[in-house]
Amino acid sequence: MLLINDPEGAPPGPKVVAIGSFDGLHLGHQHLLHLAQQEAHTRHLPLLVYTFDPPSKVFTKGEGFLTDLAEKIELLRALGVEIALIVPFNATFAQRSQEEFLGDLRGLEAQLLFVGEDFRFGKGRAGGLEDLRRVAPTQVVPLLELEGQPVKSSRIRELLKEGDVAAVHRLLGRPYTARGIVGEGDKLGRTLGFPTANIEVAPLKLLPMGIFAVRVRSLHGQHGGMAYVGYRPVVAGQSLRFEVHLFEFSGDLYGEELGVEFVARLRQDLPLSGLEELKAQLSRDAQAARAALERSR
Ligand SMILES: Cc1cc2nc3c(=O)[nH]c(=O)nc-3n(C[C@H](O)[C@H](O)[C@H](O)COP(=O)(O)O)c2cc1C
Ligand SMILES: Nc1ncnc2c1ncn2[C@@H]1O[C@H](COP(=O)(O)OP(=O)(O)O)[C@@H](O)[C@H]1O
Repeated sequence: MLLINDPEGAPPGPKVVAIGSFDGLHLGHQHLLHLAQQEAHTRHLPLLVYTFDPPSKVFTKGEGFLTDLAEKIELLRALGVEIALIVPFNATFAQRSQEEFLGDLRGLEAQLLFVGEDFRFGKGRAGGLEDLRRVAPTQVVPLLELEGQPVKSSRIRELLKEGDVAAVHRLLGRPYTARGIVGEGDKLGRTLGFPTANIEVAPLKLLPMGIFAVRVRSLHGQHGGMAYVGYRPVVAGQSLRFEVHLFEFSGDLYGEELGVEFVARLRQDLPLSGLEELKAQLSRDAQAARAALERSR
């Protein structure tokens, strides 16, 4: 896959172009890219995906995001996209007129465009389908439906708030993941018999709330484990924490990158009475997490 951040970097020649933020690269996005890919094959043209980082709504509305840049690149590559144009969505880009954006598409020699139903573009979201059609024939892919509802990034965001990682898995077609570097906590976990690596994710990365069975990728390999995402009411914590305890592991993880896959939700956060109760609860969580990991094999 050729990765570029400026339309000028694209190789010359006609192309099929799919446009969107594609946050999450969920089943709906995958469906759209599939259709675009089929058409590109039929026409013997390369497929270029024109997308933004961060997703436009993250920049304009301060919303959290589902997939970070590295995840998005990996997923686009796995989907077999030939050219990924990922432009930085910043104040300058947000101010660009629709004509400038249409100029990009002409420069890319787009022969056929693919967009989702609700796609808008240019300063103030002024541009719409009728404008795109001035550049090239445009296929509008209706939102894919699953379980009677459209598959949308906004629905996935809601489900994450509820910690419903099983439903999120169904909409993404894969488990939800998050990655980050291990930082220091209060050094309390080890005294309870459950050391927990505190993972620092990008500030706007969305995390599911609650307690989960997880699979973790580290420099040492793959581990089963259990994760906590919450404010730690038991110690009157102030900030959101994302912590994982790895089973069958002991060693130093500080400064390492961990990739976490959310397998199953175990329970909601509890205002436990104190550290003794927390310790007993962590033992029960470990049992439940091991059982969930076993079931999901
Ligand atoms: C599986 C798991 C479940 C947890 N459940 C709760 C909980 O219900 N309530 C809570 O306040 N903290 C909970 N925690 C967070 C602990 O309070 C935290 O791990 C402990 O304070 C140690 O923090 P440290 O890593 O800063 O040393 C949980 C942690 C894990 C790993
Ligand atoms: N099985 C394990 N799971 C998670 N972290 C572990 C494990 N064994 C050792 N560690 C180390 O212990 C640290 C967590 O211990 P903890 O007492 O909770 O300290 P902190 O409050 O700094 O997170 C991790 O960052 C990691 O370096």
